[in-house]
Amino acid sequence: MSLTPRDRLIVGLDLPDVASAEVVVERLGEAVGFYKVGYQLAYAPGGLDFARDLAASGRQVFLDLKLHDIGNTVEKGVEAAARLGVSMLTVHAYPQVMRAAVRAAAGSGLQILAVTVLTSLENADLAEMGWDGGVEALVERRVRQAMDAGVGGIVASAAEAGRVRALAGPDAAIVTPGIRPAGAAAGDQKRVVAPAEALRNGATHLVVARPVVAAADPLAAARAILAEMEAA
Ligand SMILES: O=c1ccn([C@@H]2O[C@H](COP(=O)(O)O)[C@@H](O)[C@H]2O)c(=O)[nH]1
Repeated sequence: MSLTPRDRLIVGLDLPDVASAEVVVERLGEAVGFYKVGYQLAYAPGGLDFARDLAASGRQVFLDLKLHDIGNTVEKGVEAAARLGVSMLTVHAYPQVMRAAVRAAAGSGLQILAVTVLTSLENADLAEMGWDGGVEALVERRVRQAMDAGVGGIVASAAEAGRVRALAGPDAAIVTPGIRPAGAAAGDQKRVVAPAEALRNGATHLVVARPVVAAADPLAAARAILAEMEAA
């Protein structure tokens, strides 16, 4: 089944509280059907209840908690997340973590995504962390390990999407944050790609938070991104 731009655009609800998130979801209406809930909203009072209710309302929800812990804790966390009815959950792309998450999600319908190299990092940041091989090599290594672990999708910059597809095979979701329409501020993102180029590179889903939720008119901002995706 081919996905429409609406299916592929994931708006990140990086907002301080549930009331603000409800306003944005209301304003975006039918234009957007897929939302990401990350640290800021998930850890706000009622944040996970909001994620569960959003999923129950028929929207798709990507819970971006980037789990990284001992296997038992990851398994229990994934089982609890699956009970919220969300569609996607992130873990860091460490083999033991990914295997535990995949085990726990089996049969639940929850798709586990492996975060390879954060889009806020570039080669110099990785060197500071002790990895001198550069972003591309680390993304490739982690994609291979992610596929061995059996995850359903990969999180990477759309700049690497072509290489990710070649390594991950035809079925993996390639979920790409760091999306910036022309003229939008990069902020702390370092590996940014425009919406149309991200799709051309092979991304299956585009994650966009600040360019939509911090816009004066979030609906107009989302529509402009969807139009660019349509034209890709
Ligand atoms: O590598 C990653 C993984 C996750 N993110 C998350 O995506 C959004 C992007 O927000 P913008 O405002 O569009 O920059 C944010 O919630 C991150 O936690 C990422 O950026 N990079």
